Formats: sequence, structure tokens, C-alpha cells
Amino acid sequence: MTPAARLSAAIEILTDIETRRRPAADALKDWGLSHRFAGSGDRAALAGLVYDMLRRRASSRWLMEAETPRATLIGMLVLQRGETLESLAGLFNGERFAPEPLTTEEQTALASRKLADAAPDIQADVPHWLWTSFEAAFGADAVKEGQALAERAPVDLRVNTLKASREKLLAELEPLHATATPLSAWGLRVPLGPDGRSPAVQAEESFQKGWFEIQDEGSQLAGMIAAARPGEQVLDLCAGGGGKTLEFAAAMDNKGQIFATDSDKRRLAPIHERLSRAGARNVQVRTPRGALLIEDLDGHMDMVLVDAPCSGSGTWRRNPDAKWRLRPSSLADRQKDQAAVLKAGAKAVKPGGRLVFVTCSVLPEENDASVQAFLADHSDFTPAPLQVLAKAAGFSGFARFASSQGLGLQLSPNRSGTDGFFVTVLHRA
Ligand SMILES: C[S@@+](CC[C@H](N)C(=O)[O-])C[C@H]1O[C@@H](n2cnc3c(N)ncnc32)[C@H](O)[C@@H]1O
Repeated sequence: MTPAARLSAAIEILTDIETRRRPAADALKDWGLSHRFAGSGDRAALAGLVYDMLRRRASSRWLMEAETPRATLIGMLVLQRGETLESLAGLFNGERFAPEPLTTEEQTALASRKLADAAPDIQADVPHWLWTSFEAAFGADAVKEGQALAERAPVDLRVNTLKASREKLLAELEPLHATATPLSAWGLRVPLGPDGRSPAVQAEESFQKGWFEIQDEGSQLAGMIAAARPGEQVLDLCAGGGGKTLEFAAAMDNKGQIFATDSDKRRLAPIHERLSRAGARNVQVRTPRGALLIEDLDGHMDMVLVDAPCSGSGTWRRNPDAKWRLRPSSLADRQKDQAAVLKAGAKAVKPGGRLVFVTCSVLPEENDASVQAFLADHSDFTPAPLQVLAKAAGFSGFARFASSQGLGLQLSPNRSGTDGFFVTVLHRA
């Protein structure tokens, strides 16, 4: 496909996403199935275009003074990819498979409008209804934070210290230009390819051998703050596919015991294969049978991780679709889920133990507010000082990472160069 033909296809796919209200991944997959002539390079470039349009949906539309997929594409090409009126004319040339030439209105909009004149939520590409809570989270930095969440994210890896060292893995992944991440001692970062294409790290022999996992540096830091130690008894209550379980097994050097469970057994299922590839031998997976099977752990755990279900607003760089699909009702549902998992997790913590609460959200409703509600009902739990959490994560200061109410640390692309994560540690008396 020519670059111009890819633009026409990107407009078609965004139209499909919006008219049928379907997830971007489904629309991209279907387009690929019904256009077999498109090669993997075309499909990757199209995915890059569509996700970039979603990242910059509000600002692009404002710039073009139009709400259409075509306007979204033109605005994104200017705002995100640095195209100009002149360069766009070469692509929007009306030739076979290329989009129609720019109209007079489009040219006027591009020549006269400046994004700095737009409302802050538009400049930040944050849904209007969420702006109040976004501002509560980030105050004067809110626009900068939204813009950082509208960028593409690199691919972060965590070296599995049960099998390899970071130096050894860096040497192995040198052809992919891997570098050490700045904060996590276990982190490596692999840059994206042209068109935002993700490097095929899972095809590497070192991945097959279990030397690393794909895990954002912010998620690694959340695990470091939880500070699982060799010999401890640990419950990972919302283990999902096991990202943090695997991190704990390595941090504990396979010593002690981790219980990994999740209310959704389909999400938990991949953990078995991942544990065996990683050589993690101190994990008991508790697959739920209708109910979670953890009553026998009550009051026995040194540490319980509640990596809670949330809106995922901290991962908008990777999943910009979620930003526009989020609804007030689902945010309220996630808050109820958070109350339930915190309550369930608290029961398993032994006196003197700790409950670690993590979300991949930047919204105060899901972070400080959920912790506040929990503490109101659990007077035997006390939040750890932020200095202690920041030190565990290797931060030189802590004030810059304090959440809006100071009940935990708030990581974000702008603050820590990671996905957005909230982390707090609550000690049981
Ligand atoms: C953020 S994800 C976990 C990610 C995982 N810890 C990782 O690091 O890869 C949240 C998980 O919580 C699970 N969950 C939701 N409600 C739950 C509940 N009441 N009890 C246990 N798990 C629950 C979801 O199925 C989902 O897998």
C-alpha cells in the first residue's frame, strides 16, 4: 500500500470504530481479514495511525473544527507527526486510493487555529467529563500530564533475576537497542520501530528461555515498593496473568510462598505457562471455583497485594481506546470493586503485616478516595510514610510523586516516565 492509501484505510477503520462503537483492536483485525493483500508492514502502520488518532482525538478535532474521522486524521498528522499544509497536499492528492485533497475549510482551519487557544481538557486530550478529577490529580501540571499520556509508550522489560542478570540481557538485546531503564534496577527499555511498531521481543530466544517479561517500569516499581522478601508468605489477590507474581518470585529468590489467585480464571490461566518459563517455583496458583479459595490464609500473610481492577487511565499511552470508552457508570463500578478487593485482602494480612494497594489509574476517585474509604472502616491499618515508599522505588525525593491527598505515590509518564500507577502500603497493627 502507498502511504496515501494507508491514510484512506485509517479513515475507514476509525469510521468503523465510531459508527459501530467497537474496540479498535477488533476493527483493525477485521480490516486485516477483509484486505488480505495488506502485508504485516501495512497492518502495523495502520495500527500506528489509528492509535495515534485515538491518542489525539479531541485536540485533532478541535484544530480542524470538525468531528469526523478524516478531521481526526488530518489534525493528528499535524499535531503528532509534524506534517504541514504543504506535505499534506502530497498525501491528500485525490489519486487512486488516496484521500481527497484538502478542502478550503480544512486549509483555513490549519492555517488559522492554534491548539494553545483550546480549553485545557482539549489540549490535554482528556475526556471533558473527567477533567475535574484529572485536575484534582495533577493541579497546575494537568495539561502536561494529559499530553504525556497521549504520547506513545516504549516497550519495557523486566529481567528475570532467577535466570539472568540485567547486564547479560542488555548484551543479548543489543541488536534491539535495549537500554537500562532509569529507575527500576531490573528494567530494560526497547525503543519503538518506525511507525510506532513494537519490536517483536517475544520472538527472542532469551524470552523463550525465560530471561525476561514484558512489564512497564511503573508496574515494576509498584512491585519494588511492595518489597516481597525471601521467606515471606505473600498473597497476590488480583494476580491476572501474573505480572507481579513473577516479579515477587524473583525478588524472593524462590524462597517463601506466594499464593496467586484472581476472580476470573480465564485471566489467571496464562500464569501456569509463564511461571514454568520463568523457573518460578514458590507459587501456588489458586484457581477459583465459583468463589475465591483463600479463607485458610486469613490472618497469615506477611504481605497481600491488591493490584485492583480499575479504569486503566494510567495506561492510555498503550490503550488510547479506553480513554474514550470509559463511562461514569464503569468508573463507579470499579470503585465498588476496589472496596471489595481491599476488604477481602485485608482479612488475609497477619498482625504486623502489610496490605499493598495498586491501581494503574491516575484518577483520585480510584486511588486516594478508595484508600480513604477503606481506612474509615479499618482502623487497624495505617499508611506507610511516603518517604519510605519513594526510597523503595529508588526515587531521590518523594514530594513530586505524592498523590493528591498524600495517601500514596502517583506515578505518571510526566512524573516518572512510566505508565500511571498509584501505590500505597497499609500496615496492620
Ligand atoms: C490490574 S489487573 C491485575 C494485573 C496483574 N496483577 C498483573 O500484574 O499482571 C486486576 C485483576 O483483578 C481481578 N479481579 C477483579 N475483581 C476481583 C475480585 N473481587 N477478586 C479477585 N480478583 C479480582 C481481575 O480479574 C483482573 O485480572
